[in-house]
Amino acid sequence: MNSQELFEQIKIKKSFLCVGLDTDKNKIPAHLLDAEDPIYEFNKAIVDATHDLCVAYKPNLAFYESEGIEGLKSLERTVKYIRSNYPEIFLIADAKRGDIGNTSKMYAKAFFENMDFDSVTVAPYMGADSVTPFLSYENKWVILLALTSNKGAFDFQFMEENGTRLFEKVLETSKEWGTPENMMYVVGATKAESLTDIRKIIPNSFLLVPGVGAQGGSLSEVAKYGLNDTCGLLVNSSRGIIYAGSDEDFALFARGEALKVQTEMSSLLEEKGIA
Ligand SMILES: O=C(O)c1cc(=O)[nH]c(=O)n1[C@@H]1O[C@H](COP(=O)(O)O)[C@@H](O)[C@H]1O
Repeated sequence: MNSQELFEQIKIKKSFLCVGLDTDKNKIPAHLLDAEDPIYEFNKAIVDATHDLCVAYKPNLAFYESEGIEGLKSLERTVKYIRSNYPEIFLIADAKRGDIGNTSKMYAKAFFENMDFDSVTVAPYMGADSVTPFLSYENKWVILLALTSNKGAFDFQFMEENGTRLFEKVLETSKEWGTPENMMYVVGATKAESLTDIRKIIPNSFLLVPGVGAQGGSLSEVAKYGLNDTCGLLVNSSRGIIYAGSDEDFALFARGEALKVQTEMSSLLEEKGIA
């Protein structure tokens, strides 16, 4: 999916919501545990209940890898289900990968060929040759960690050299590796005050913004400082949506939470004259 198609979906659905499928077997409703593949059944119900309210889904690989081979099979089933039933959805593999070029090439194969994701999150610590192997795929995206939502962001990401903070250096350097058509960036919703400075460096790039909902980030603050003329944001919420309910009607509760976020997004887009 290219940025124009993604923007079309945002306008059609009046939403820039990404639902995180961080599916933890210890948190899913008990009645699902008897199913052959509880994680897949949970994901399928969440997707069926929210697909018209969001433009993207973001399974975090940790929740699938922690279940071993069976977890990866659940992930594969989930991706196949979304691809065949909701082909307009943008799929993010939240894997935070990055290694020497020869290895990153295999990570790219795993997520772009084996499992047909649109994008994969990548950590920039190992530099250009750990990222560029992902950029050789047509219509596939790197989503590079830049300013993260966690408290640990303050350990390194704000370190300054000649007035430039490290996260700014990552943006300035990495934007030369690709284009706004194949590189997005992660900016945490809890760092919304930095979005003005970030937009000065990457005005046209899409940002994946986690940290709304369970982490307490503000959607309105993110929109105020981060929206651009083609929206430019995919705001993620995982736990706040998928675990809104805990009984047989969990999917209904998830839909309710997703609708709340989408309704706010619709008015933010309208206020900005975008959709
Ligand atoms: O790469 C990410 O998606 C990510 C980056 C970041 O800075 N902060 C962050 O929370 N995430 C992920 O976004 C999701 C947030 O989950 P919730 O806090 O439940 O909405 C998790 O899968 C995190 O791993």
